[in-house]
Amino acid sequence: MAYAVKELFHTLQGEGAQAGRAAVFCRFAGCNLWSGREEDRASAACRFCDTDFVGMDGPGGGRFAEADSLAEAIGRTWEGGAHARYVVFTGGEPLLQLDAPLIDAVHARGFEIAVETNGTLQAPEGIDWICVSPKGANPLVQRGGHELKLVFPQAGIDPAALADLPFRHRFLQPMDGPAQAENTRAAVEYCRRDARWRLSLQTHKILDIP
Ligand SMILES: C[S@@+](CC[C@H](N)C(=O)[O-])C[C@H]1O[C@@H](n2cnc3c(N)ncnc32)[C@H](O)[C@@H]1O
Ligand SMILES: Nc1nc2[nH]cc(C(=O)O)c2c(=O)[nH]1
Ligand code: SF4
Ligand SMILES: [Mg+2]
Repeated sequence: MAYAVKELFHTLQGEGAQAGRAAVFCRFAGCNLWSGREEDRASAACRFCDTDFVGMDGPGGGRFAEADSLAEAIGRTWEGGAHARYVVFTGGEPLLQLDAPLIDAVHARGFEIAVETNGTLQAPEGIDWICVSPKGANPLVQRGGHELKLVFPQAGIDPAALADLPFRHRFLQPMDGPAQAENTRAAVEYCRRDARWRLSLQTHKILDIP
C-alpha cells in the first residue's frame, strides 16, 4: 500500500522511557480521532493535540508508493552512525498505516521500531517498542505494550484504572496548552503519591529541538 508521510526528521526521542535516544521520526499524515483542522478541534474525539499532521508538506514528507521507498528514505534520514538505529512511527495515528511490509523493510535496514499510538487500533506483530497514550473515552484496544504514557490530567481518565494493564513502564505526561504549568504540578504530585507512575516531560520542547 502507499504511505502518506507528513515529515521525516532525525532528533532525540523527547518523551518517556527512551527519552534522549537518537531516532528518526516518521510522522504519518492523518488521525482517526481528529481531522487536524482547528475548526473541528472542539468537536473532535481528541481535543488537546499538540501536532500538525495534516498533509505531506513537511521536511522529508510525501507519498511513498512502496514500503521499500519509505524505508530507504528513513535510512537516508538517520544521522546516528552504525549502531542502535531507531525509528519512531508517529503521527497523526501511525497504526492507520504501519503494516507488515513496512515493518519488514525497516527491520531489513537494521532499525529497531517504535510506535506512538493512541491505542484505539491493535498494533501489528513485530514492533519492538509500543507506546500507548490513551485518549479520553475512546476505546482502548491495544491494552499492553512497553510503555503507557498518559497525558494528564484528562477528563474521564483516572490513572488508577489503567495502572494494572500489562505495560513495562507507566508515565504521566503533563498536558501542554494553557494550563501546562498547573498540569505539571498535578502530575508531579500524582507521581509523588503513587510510585507506579513516573513523570514524562516533553524534553524536546524544553530544549527547542524537533
Ligand atoms: C501527537 S501524538 C501522535 C501519536 C498518537 N496519535 C497518540 O496520540 O499517541 C504523540 C504523543 O504526543 C502526546 N500529546 C499530544 N498532545 C499533547 C499535549 N497537548 N500535551 C502533552 N502530550 C501530548 C500524545 O499523547 C502522544 O503520546
Ligand atoms: N523529539 C521528539 N520526541 C517526540 N516524542 C514523541 C513525539 C511525537 O510527536 O510523537 C515527539 C516529537 O515530535 N519530537
Ligand atoms: S490521537 Fe494523537 S495525533 Fe490524533 S489528535 Fe490525539 S494526540 Fe493528536
Ligand atoms: Mg510531539
